[in-house]
Amino acid sequence: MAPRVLISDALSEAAVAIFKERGIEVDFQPDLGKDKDKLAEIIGQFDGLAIRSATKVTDKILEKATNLKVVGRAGIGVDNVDIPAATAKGVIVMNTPFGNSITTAEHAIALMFALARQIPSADASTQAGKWEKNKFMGVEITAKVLGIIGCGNIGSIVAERGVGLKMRVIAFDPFLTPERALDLGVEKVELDDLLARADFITLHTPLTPQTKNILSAENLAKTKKGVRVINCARGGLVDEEALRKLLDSGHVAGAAFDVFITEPAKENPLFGHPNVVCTPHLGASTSEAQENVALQVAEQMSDYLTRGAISNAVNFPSITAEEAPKLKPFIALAEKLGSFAGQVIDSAIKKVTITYEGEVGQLKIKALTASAIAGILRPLLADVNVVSAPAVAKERGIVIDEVSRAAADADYESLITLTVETDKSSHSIAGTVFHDGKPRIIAINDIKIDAAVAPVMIYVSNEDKPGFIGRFASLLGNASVNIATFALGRDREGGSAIALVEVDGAVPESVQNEVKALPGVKKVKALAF
Ligand SMILES: NC(=O)c1ccc[n+]([C@@H]2O[C@H](COP(=O)([O-])OP(=O)(O)OC[C@H]3O[C@@H](n4cnc5c(N)ncnc54)[C@H](O)[C@@H]3O)[C@@H](O)[C@H]2O)c1
Ligand SMILES: O=C(O)CC[C@@H](O)C(=O)O
Repeated sequence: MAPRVLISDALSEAAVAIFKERGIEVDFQPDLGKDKDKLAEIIGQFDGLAIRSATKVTDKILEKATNLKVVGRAGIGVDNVDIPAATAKGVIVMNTPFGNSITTAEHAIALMFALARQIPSADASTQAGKWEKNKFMGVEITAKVLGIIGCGNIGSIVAERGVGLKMRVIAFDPFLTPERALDLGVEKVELDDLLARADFITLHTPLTPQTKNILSAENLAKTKKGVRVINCARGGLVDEEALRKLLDSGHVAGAAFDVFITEPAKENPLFGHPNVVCTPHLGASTSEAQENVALQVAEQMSDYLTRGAISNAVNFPSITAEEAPKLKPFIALAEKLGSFAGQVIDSAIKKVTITYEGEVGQLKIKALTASAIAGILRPLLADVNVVSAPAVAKERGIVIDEVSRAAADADYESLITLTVETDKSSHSIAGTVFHDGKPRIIAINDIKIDAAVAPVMIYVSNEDKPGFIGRFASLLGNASVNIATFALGRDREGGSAIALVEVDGAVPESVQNEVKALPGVKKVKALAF
């Protein structure tokens, strides 16, 4: 029987043609994504689901998706798909990482001009017959400072356009290497510097726990008077209530938003302010971008459904059916080691060395390396996948070194060690897979430890001094954070120590700060796997 694909959002017709050409039955219902009950009712009939942003692929939808093998997102952000739930069900989730980048960057630039010259209000006034020539005094953008938060695919294109418009472009992005910044003609700065200097601030990061509310009330208060803010990335990056207050007080001169905390945005704190320009998540809406992403997603989904080939999957590496069972536990290990490193580093990565010792070195280590790199980059980049991770790393000037050698430690049949060098420091983490098939962390920065990887953990490095463990455990206990497992290690008595603790719930930031303030503590990181 031919595979069946449901298109539940407004994709270009080009996708329908590709699916049909490839022998796939297509049901194209462009408005279905807005009706979650109807979607839940029929999803069980389909092998593939092609979407944009209106369809929310929740765990409830996935529960009903008894035949679903692949979700294809015609676009970049997959935040409308419950990836862990899809992965748990073995559903591949693919995106099209570059197809709408130029279009979205152009929308940000369009919004910047709309703000600088108040074009929407001037248009409405003129068409109402008011001819209010003195009301709409604009600002030039030439020689103004454009502050870019997140200088990845889209941010870089905005940067190039900004430079072309004779603006002074500064960027805050912990992942931007000085070399890449130089290439783009951008000054790499810290966030506070950007806030203090920018005349226009434009956001181009994914929405992650680190970027959520990056323009909080506190950070917005650090901006220059007269700043204009543009958000074409994701709702939730900016505190909308706080921004409204600063617009009302006149501190912020304008805001242009394409994305909102709640979408569809039927009401919003920003609405109704004369210096606010809004569009309904139109960043990717050009015929060129929509054609690109629709063609690409249909090709990728067809390849998977008809030939089993996987590309641009955000939750699975490209491997064949024979290799899969042997590789799977080591893929999980490599990804977890990478994720640990990605969560603890806080400056630009220069080099990653992955050493495979023992039996694991005989496997297809490219897939393992890709998983490790994806794990490192995922806390920082929008939906990087195992296929694109090595290329993304290379494009960012990160050197990847793979070493494969015989087992050096007789205790382990297989050992993977990941060493990440940043422009400020070097971190290493080693792990293995035990007979239960589960990943174990066995060393951090050459200090031996033995810890299973759990969904929520807290990592502490400290001086090995009496009293620390008691104080640390009490702080967690007093905050009602239950400790599930507690692993400790040290290099020598009185030297450097580490703790890797599995906890039963999120560790509030206030508690992390209290731990940081304990005597002898060097680093504290809440980790999510
Ligand atoms: N409005 C739209 O229709 C539309 C269209 C396309 C993409 N988007 C959104 O735009 C965003 C960016 O897309 P992209 O393709 O450029 O992604 P990308 O992964 O190429 O770039 C994201 C950049 O953000 C940086 N970053 C991550 N965490 C950061 C932090 N804490 N502080 C500063 N920088 C940080 C990363 O280092 C990276 O360079 C995504 O959220 C995407 O979904 C919106
Ligand atoms: O599909 C759209 O219109 C929006 C896409 C955009 O948010 C993305 O992340 O690619």
